[in-house]
Amino acid sequence: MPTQESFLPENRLLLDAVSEGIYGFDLDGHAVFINPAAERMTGWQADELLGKTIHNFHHHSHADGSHYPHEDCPIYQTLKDGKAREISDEVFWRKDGSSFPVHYSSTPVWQDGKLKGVVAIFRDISLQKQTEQSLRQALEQVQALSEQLASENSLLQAELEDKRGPSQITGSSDCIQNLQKQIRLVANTDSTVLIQGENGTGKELVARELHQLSSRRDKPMISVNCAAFSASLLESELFGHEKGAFTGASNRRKGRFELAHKGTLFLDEVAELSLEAQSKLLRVIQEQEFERVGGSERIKVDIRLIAATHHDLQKRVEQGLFRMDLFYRLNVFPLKVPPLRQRAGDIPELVQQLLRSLSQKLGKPLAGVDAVSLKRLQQYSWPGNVRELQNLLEREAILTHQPVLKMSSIPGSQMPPVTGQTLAEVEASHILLTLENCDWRISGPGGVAAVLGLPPSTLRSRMQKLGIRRSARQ
Ligand SMILES: Nc1ncnc2c1ncn2[C@@H]1O[C@H](COP(=O)(O)OP(=O)(O)OP(=O)(O)O)[C@@H](O)[C@H]1O
Repeated sequence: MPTQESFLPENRLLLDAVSEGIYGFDLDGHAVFINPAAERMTGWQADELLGKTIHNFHHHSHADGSHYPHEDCPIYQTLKDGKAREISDEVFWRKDGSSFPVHYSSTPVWQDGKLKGVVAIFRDISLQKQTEQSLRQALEQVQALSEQLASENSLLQAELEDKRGPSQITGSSDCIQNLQKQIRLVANTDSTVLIQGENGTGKELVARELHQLSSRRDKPMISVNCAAFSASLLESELFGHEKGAFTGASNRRKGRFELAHKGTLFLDEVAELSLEAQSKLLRVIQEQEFERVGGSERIKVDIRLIAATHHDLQKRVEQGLFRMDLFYRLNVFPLKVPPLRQRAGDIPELVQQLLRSLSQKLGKPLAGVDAVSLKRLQQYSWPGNVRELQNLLEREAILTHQPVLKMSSIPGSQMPPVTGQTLAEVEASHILLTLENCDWRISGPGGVAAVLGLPPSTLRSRMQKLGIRRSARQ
């Protein structure tokens, strides 16, 4: 039997002092030395093991209790091929039958170019494993909580938005009344609605009204702006993703389809969907089922779909930019929101309603706009529709110190001519604009009559005929 001394480090003291367990093996796999730390860790004394195949004492079984033949043991493999190994997912067994997780290395010992044996150095990593385990558990708890919080947050926000009270669609023009009638007809069905209209006409307002009047009003309406996400992000936004589905997906996340379960899903700017996203959406609408990105579980949802766009979707179909089958799926009940220029009669009512909100928002009294401004507001073509009106009023309201706004920045003069006006209306607005520009000076050099190339008396009689009068405040 080779002795310890055959390949024992010269400094025996060192071997005894280290806290790692150390076993030496000869070429037959028999123990040739065992240090005190190894004895302490395993409970096996050196004289019980020396000269024996000690695998059968401290390494006979895997952690699950299944047999671990010594030929499979990395220490024995090092004895065969002379290659060093490092292992940290096994256990060593104590004399009392218990086991502990271990990290060990098996290092070949060479002498004069010949393999003489192997040294195995090991340490008990129970504490490290326990710490890892509790860290993993804590992390899982944090992840579950953060996922739950994210879902609840989305729901709460959606609910908060839904509590904005009764209809805010202001206007008594025929086209708005007709729109309201159609909304009431379709709201309480589960039919998909496609809302079309220019930017700022109130499409989102219509979607909210549909949801509020439906039996789903107690569930959330979840909105997605399809233009706000790249094609790949949109997919995970709509359908959610599993943990690890892509780089950065550190948690499982529910998509908007799942969040809208039992409620309404509002797809704003739907024309902006990529063709790929359109195919996926079509499949979900057909099957009412989908999978999260990176997942295989089929998720069934019950949602009412409302889509909106400022594009002519039919035209986008003809241009090959929008799938025809999806168009028909969405266009079950089409609603058209009219542009503001087609309902100038609603402007006084809208101004009052918008000023009421602004007054609250800015904390100052805002009673209305003066008559001339109102007239000019009604003559403007409003390419940005109600949103533009809202912004213009807000700007004026911030600048003013009076409760009645005298609109200084109506962009009327720079705008293209308003369509659908009579000749008399165009004439009136042109005279009015010139009067404003000339500070209502009718005659004399630089006066309105001179600018318009009319005798002052003719101008006065035109103004009378057209009902143009300077209001008391001017
Ligand atoms: N009829 C209306 N009565 C009162 N406010 C309105 C009306 N229409 C629109 N608004 C207001 O105008 C703003 C723009 O409306 P909304 O966002 O619904 O328009 P949109 O058509 O969805 O716009 P976009 O196409 O840009 O998404 C909102 O603040 C909305 O409250």
